Parts: sequence; C-alpha cells; structure tokens
Amino acid sequence: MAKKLSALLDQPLQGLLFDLDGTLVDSVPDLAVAVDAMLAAANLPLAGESRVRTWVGNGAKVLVQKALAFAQNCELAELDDAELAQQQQQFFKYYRQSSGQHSALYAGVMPALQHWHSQGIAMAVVTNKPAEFIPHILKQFALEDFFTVCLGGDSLPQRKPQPAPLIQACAALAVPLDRCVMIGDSQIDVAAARAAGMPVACVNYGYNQGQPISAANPDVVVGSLLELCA
Ligand SMILES: O=C(O)COP(=O)(O)O
Ligand SMILES: [Mg+2]
Repeated sequence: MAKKLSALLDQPLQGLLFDLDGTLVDSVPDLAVAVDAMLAAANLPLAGESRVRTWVGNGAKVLVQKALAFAQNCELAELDDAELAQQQQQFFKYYRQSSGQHSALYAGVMPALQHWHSQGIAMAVVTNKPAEFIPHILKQFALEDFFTVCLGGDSLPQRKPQPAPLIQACAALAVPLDRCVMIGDSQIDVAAARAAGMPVACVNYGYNQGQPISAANPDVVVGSLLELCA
C-alpha cells in the first residue's frame, strides 16, 4: 500500500492539485488523431499514437513543435515561427473535433475524487493543456463538479514546470501551499511541485516522455489514485 497523502504533510491535508493528461484522462488517442490530421493536411508523414504519447506534457506548442520536427526530420530550433503558429492553429482545429472521441478516464479516478470530495478536500486541475479544452473533457467524464479551479497551460504567462500555476491554484482554492499535494504523471509535474515547495505523488500509467516516473523521484508512485486514499 502506498504512503497516504497525509503522510507527506506536517499539517492536515486541505487541497489537491491534479494534472489532467496522463493522470485523470488518457487523452493521447485524441491528441494523436489531431496531430496526424495536421501532418496529413501539410502532406507530411504521420506520427502515430505511440510517438505522440512521448511528446505530451509540455503543452500544445511543444507537441506541435515535436511533431513537425519529427515529420520534417529537423531540430526543434530549425522550425519556422510563422509555420509553427499556423500549424498550431491547424492542430487546435482538429483537436476541437477529436477531443473526447477516444479519450478515457483512468481506473480509480472517479472513486478517488469522490472520496476526497466527500472529505471536503479542495481540488484544482493544473494542466499544460490549453484552457479552452478543459471544460469539455471534465464534463464528458462527469468530473466538472469536483474542481473549483482549473488552470491551463495558457492561463498564466508561466506554465509547469514553473511553480506559478500551482501557487495560483492554491491561492484560488484558499489553501496554504503547505497543506496541498500535487498529483501528476510526469517529471514536469514533479519539477513544478518541487519549485512550489509542495509534495508530489505520481501515477505510473501516464506519459512522462517515455521514461519511468520513478526516475523523476516523486514522493510516492502509485498505480491508481485509489492507493492514495486514506
Ligand atoms: O497538454 C499537455 O502537454 C500536458 O497536459 P498535462 O499537464 O495535463 O499533462
Ligand atoms: Mg500529464
């Protein structure tokens, strides 16, 4: 049995911050459809789901950059800014169509959120996904009532691994940082939590750029959010 969340704090737990992609929802199937539709429209080779899985975590711009660099067989730095901006709009267009079609809620997420909700724990989503895509996904999986605060990768000037969105989410939840735990799937979540001075629990089923999450040294690793429930 994994360490309980309360064991990570000196004070009683009051708040939880959740990563979205790879932690609550397996969204890669729909992201991959949109990436490949963007590449197909530009007559470029398709990436496929298994590659896209290793590119998610740093937000849409980095995902599009990695896809274009792969398809054009070049370095990220060689990409043209104007083309990148245009392809990102294409990607958004296709993701608006594909989002939610083949995404799935991970096992254990619903009962774990219900548990913490019933305990009165304040909960927020802090994702690098662009904010416009968050409400639809939460609604599709009936998660929207659990979260009083949702921040996307473009909600603030800084995104994870910077601590700003975590600090902002705690402030919006009115929960002190030292009573809050970040729950994510990638080294980006671990780095953001460390920078905010917050403990971090990670799931082992997410994306983490193809690396085992244990390499990022989170405070606890679990195979299901249910393992974190007291
Ligand atoms: O959209 C991404 O790149 C990652 O989103 P996440 O922060 O919810 O994992
Ligand atoms: Mg994630």
